[in-house]
Amino acid sequence: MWDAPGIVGLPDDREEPRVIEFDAVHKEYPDGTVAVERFSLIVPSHRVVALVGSSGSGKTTLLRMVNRMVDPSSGTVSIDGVDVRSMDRVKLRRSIGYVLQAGGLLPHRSVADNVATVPVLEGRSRRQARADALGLLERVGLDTALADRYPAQLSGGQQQRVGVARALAADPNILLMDEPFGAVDPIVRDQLQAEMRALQADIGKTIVFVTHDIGEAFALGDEVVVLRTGAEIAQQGAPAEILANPADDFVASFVGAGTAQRTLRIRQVDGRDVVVDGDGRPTGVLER
Ligand SMILES: Nc1ncnc2c1ncn2[C@@H]1O[C@H](COP(=O)(O)OP(=O)(O)OP(=O)(O)O)[C@@H](O)[C@H]1O
Repeated sequence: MWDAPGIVGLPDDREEPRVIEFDAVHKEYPDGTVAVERFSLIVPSHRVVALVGSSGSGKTTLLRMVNRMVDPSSGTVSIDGVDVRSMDRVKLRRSIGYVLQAGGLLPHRSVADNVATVPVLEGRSRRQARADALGLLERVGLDTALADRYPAQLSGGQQQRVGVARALAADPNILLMDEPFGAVDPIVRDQLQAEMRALQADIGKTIVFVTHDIGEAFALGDEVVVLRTGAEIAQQGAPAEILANPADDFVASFVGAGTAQRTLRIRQVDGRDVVVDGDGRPTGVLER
């Protein structure tokens, strides 16, 4: 839906590709901190790109440039070739899903209302928005009996699911996810990652996923971008490429954070190939 020339939201056409392009973006905050130095990247349509790097490497700054919560000091971010700075900020934000670590939920609104907020702002009737919200809650694995609770009455994992449902409510083509599973325990985190993969196989959004956990980046990213300070790209590629061929010592040490789990060997036990980790602990059996 294109409005006045120059000030536009994203066209409302689900078939459109959704390519995000960062072109030589640079961000210096008013206090002089240079968070991002001349960063360029193309995020292909319908793919998950995971930005991974240690704290302060500029991941959140990059993500927020896409929905204009942060404007670059120089360079451009564009969606399907249109500079986001020519788009209306509010419309742009409503047309892009955003999931945050703490869920980013409104504490004084029920779960259903949290999910339905943007569709109602966009003109959907309350009744329809609530019905859609219940459908979305089911889709992200939540019991709809929780719909009338408040966020504080949910577990961390449940809150994250609501956050994902809320981000999907306006049916955006682009999802920005900032450490969405960072605050939950490792078991729930694995579950959420598996569910996210299944959901993405179905919905095929263009997703930029920020994490400091290389395991999570490998689990979810079609492509992984390893960042150093200043959002300098240390390596970019498919998870298997990065695992097999770390570009340098920095990437190798990042990837090797869980070396014992990553360096697997095969040991013959009773005629079967048992896979053992770097410490010799069995982790599975190889199927032939
Ligand atoms: N509003 C701000 N004003 C000044 N400096 C900022 C601001 N926001 C972020 N920074 C700085 O910019 C750098 C990059 O921050 P950013 O939040 O993008 O990194 P990050 O990789 O997402 O970190 P984390 O994983 O800790 O969230 C950091 O040095 C940070 O302190």
